[in-house]
Amino acid sequence: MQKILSGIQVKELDAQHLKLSGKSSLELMEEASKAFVSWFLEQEFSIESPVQIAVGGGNNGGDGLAIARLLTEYSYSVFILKCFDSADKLSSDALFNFNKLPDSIQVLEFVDWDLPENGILIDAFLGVGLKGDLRPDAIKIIQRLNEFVGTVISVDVPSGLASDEISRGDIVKADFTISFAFPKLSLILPEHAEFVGELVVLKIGLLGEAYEGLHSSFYYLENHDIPALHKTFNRFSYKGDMGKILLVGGSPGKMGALILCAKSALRTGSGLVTCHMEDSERFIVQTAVPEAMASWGLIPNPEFYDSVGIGPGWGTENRVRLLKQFLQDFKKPIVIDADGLNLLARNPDLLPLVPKNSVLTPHIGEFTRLVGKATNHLERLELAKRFAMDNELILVLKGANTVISLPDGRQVVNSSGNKYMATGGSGDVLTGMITSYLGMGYAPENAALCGVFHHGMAGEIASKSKRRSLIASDIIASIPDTYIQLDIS
Ligand SMILES: NC(=O)C1=CN([C@@H]2O[C@H](COP(=O)(O)OP(=O)(O)OC[C@H]3O[C@@H](n4cnc5c(N)ncnc54)[C@H](O)[C@@H]3O)[C@@H](O)[C@H]2O)[C@H](O)CC1
Ligand SMILES: [K+]
Repeated sequence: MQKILSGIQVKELDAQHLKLSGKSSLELMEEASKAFVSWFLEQEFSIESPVQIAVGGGNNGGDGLAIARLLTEYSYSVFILKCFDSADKLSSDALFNFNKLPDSIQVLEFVDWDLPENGILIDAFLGVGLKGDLRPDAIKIIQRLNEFVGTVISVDVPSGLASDEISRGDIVKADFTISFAFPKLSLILPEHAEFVGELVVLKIGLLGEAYEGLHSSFYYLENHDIPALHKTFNRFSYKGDMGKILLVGGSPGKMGALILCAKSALRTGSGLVTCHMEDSERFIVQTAVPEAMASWGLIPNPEFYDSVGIGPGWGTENRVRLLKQFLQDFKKPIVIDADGLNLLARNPDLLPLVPKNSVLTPHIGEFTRLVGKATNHLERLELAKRFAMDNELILVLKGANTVISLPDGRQVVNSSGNKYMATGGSGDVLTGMITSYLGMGYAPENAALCGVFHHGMAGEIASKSKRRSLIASDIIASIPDTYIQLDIS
């Protein structure tokens, strides 16, 4: 998996890459700019819309100048907003691209820019080279850029955003942020969502070896990482091989959570799914999910099952004894979600009973109750890391970029998913998927990574035809497509 480095490490990374590849930093800038332009062309922005590029004095500006040249080759009408004092103040790579600008491109002093009503603004003013607080002239430029009402696309990071910490000052509000190689940590923090807009991370041909020796405990989970995480099954596999799983949840009026969980586990590939619920509700489950079995009354001997998922829609009324009994009887890793997490939060003495490497899947509210308050998401991620390491558990902190904290201290940022998935039942679907992979014999870490990635990818696929109409059942219906698209048997 791709390491997520800090902005400061980018310079070392480039230097290592250049040494290993013999390439020049200019070539790297050209590759970054070409990657940006091919993304830009895929968006099919109208040729009629004027493209203005705010260009700063560093290599972020250099990217902008190279992008300007490349876009004119695709007959876009481009002009430069000069956000630097004079050409002799440009970084050497930026100066090179400044001199290479075709004459057809007009360079406008920023002060002479009369804000057009529409079109596209490419923000190549400041990148990861931002140091300290913004200078006053830069604040004015950013404030002016934020008056623009057309489409704003930031190169690498929205100008004014620090690459690895919470920023409060003036920051460009982008519709898209096109970042290179990996998402700088500040791009995945909810506090910055209004500035980052839709995050796109582009590969720019940086050699993997260039990352050697550059420490980070953050990793980025992308589609090319997934096939290697999956188990393969041969033609002699029978339904038992695909795991016998038990899902404990549901309560009068909240049976949907258990049903979504069961359907999701079946679609993920489980062979034998048993739902455990109050006997009064068993008809609902048996009707809704004929492929699943139902059990009620005493919890069946958990040792009979390969994995257990507990909590969706369970409620918390007189469940503590049941949960405690359960944690004492079942020694294999389990998945605990929703009310299972709320019960743990209220009864911390149960936490040590949770089998090692179990997977907990809180959203931020459940996390706060279980682990504690944080003043911001960076702090929350630190708490999550400590919690996972101290309790030897896998903590899936759900959000726009779900982060999986592992017992060894690594934290994995998921790249799949989108805003449409924030809908009731989406979490129940994830619980079913992770429990299913655990039941198939996946290592708990791989069960969590595959569950989170496929869940997000299924949501993306379903969103193409649903957008804000997306409901949790659509995510389940798209699970098969994730296997096809990733070519997982
Ligand atoms: N490996 C990669 O990811 C590549 C990234 N590229 C691009 O390079 C920039 C980083 O370029 P750098 O020259 O280091 O700095 P910036 O252009 O981001 O900023 C320097 C620029 O900003 C001014 N500045 C700095 N601090 C402040 C401040 N507090 N207030 C006002 N102005 C400030 C400074 O004066 C300079 O003018 C990265 O983001 C990518 O876009 C490479 O092109 C390819 C490889
Ligand atoms: K920028």
